[in-house]
Amino acid sequence: RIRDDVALVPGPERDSLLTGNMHTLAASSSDAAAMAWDQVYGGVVKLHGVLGVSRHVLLISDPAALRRIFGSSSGQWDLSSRNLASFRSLFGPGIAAVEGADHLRQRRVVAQALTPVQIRGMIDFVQAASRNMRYALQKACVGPPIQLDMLDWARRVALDSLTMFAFGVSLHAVDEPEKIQDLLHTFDAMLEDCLGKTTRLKYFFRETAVAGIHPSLLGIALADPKFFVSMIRSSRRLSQFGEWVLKTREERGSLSSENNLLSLLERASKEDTKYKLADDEIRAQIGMVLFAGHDTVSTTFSLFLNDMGIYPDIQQRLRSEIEAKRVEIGGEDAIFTQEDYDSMPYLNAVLKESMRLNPVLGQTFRTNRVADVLPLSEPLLGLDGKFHNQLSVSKDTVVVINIASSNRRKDVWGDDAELFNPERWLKTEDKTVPLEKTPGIVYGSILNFLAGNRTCPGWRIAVLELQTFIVDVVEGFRILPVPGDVVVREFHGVSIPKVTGRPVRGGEVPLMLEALNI
Ligand code: HEM
Repeated sequence: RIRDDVALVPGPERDSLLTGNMHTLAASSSDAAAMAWDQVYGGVVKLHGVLGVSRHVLLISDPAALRRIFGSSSGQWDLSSRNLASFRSLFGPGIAAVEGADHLRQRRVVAQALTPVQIRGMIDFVQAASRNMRYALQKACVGPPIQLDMLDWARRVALDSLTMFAFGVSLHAVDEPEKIQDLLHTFDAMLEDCLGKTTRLKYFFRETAVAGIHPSLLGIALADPKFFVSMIRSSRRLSQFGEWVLKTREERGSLSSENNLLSLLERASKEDTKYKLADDEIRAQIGMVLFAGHDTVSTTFSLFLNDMGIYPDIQQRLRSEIEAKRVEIGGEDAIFTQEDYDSMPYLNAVLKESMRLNPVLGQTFRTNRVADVLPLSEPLLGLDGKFHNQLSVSKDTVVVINIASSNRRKDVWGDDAELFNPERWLKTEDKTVPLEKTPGIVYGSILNFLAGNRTCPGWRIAVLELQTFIVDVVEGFRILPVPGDVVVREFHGVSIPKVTGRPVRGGEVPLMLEALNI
């Protein structure tokens, strides 16, 4: 019999017989429950799982354990087969819905289409969308500061940017918002009705349904009809969007020379190598990339702007850096290059700091396909009264990667880990962000893009989009908070920003904007 140490790990009492601690985890705002348990129990916490789905769940921010999970041979720790199956029913057999050799093959093709060289060819699309947002905002901001929902603006610019660099089609979401409402409602339905925050009973039915424990589809439909209907409608709407993209491109013809993600995938797949995608796999990437690359960017961007409203001095210092850069590169009509964005230390410091404290995905799940031993970065005092330097875990252990707490660990970030302090990224000596202590990640030691076999393949283009949108808005507008509005992240698989006490479907980030005379 394989040793299993999970029962020895300390953690909270269960909150409910049906949902253990899992509903509390999903229902708390801004990952508060996960961070509070991490504070009390440390980097590995034993939670009680949903009845019938998993007895225990480990909540982990410990860097050594995470390094092991992310560094294990491909697929040993991965999304559960059930999770993959529900992605498959929503999106088709795209990258986030497959595992093992299929996943490796798809990742290789997708990664080849998103290298720094390929991204260089996509910057024009990103900047065109961003410029358009800036003009439209200038028209909206005549006179004294006016209140705008910057999540809505962020969603529209991110949609225009993504559909152009990924598929070569334009939605005109900034100019004609009414035309994309139903697409935005599809995202809202997927996040609000199918994932994360809901009532305890519905959460129980949903989780047991996804885990395949439920006796019948009729049972789910009766227990949570909204979940059921939204899943079917969303999947249909995403596949319609895919059809529209393919038809629009076909009508335009001459795609071979285009430099967008979809054309690059198609080209790579025509070459007869073992790393090619079948037609249905290419088709499935459309809905998947649309979902993975849209709300993630817009939420991150709108929460960044919210931070600028909270910290006016930081906002002004960032604006001064942008203005100085503009003078350096030739003034009003000059266009920033990727090197220009990358060579602005304060822009990148503030962006990383805002992302560190506002991860759009604060937690994600993993399950192991074979038994494993997780090393720990500090000894854990087990319920057996002994110290443990590692934990043996049997096959099918469920783990929550505690991204929010990983981004705030004092042993990694220092005693001021909870504070918004962009200066930490500017230090050259006595670095507060020692890479060797973190779980091996792509962007400045923060875990927002995750690590390991499912590291976000879009992270480079996401950073470029964020840099571009930020420069345009912070240079052109003064950003002020709306008095009394406190924005939090509600967990729906990914975060939806909402104002405390005002649960608007789809979320909102209200801010005051004033156009600057430049
Ligand atoms: C700030 C923006 C973004 C953040 C924070 C982000 C974060 C993440 C994270 C954490 C994952 C792993 C999820 C998991 O397996 O549990 C992921 C996966 C993924 N992301 Fe992103 N992402 C962002 C933008 C983008 C963009 C712009 C694209 C598309 C160009 C993209 C495409 C993908 C895809 C296709 C996957 C699935 C990868 C796989 O399963 O192997 N993401 N992203």
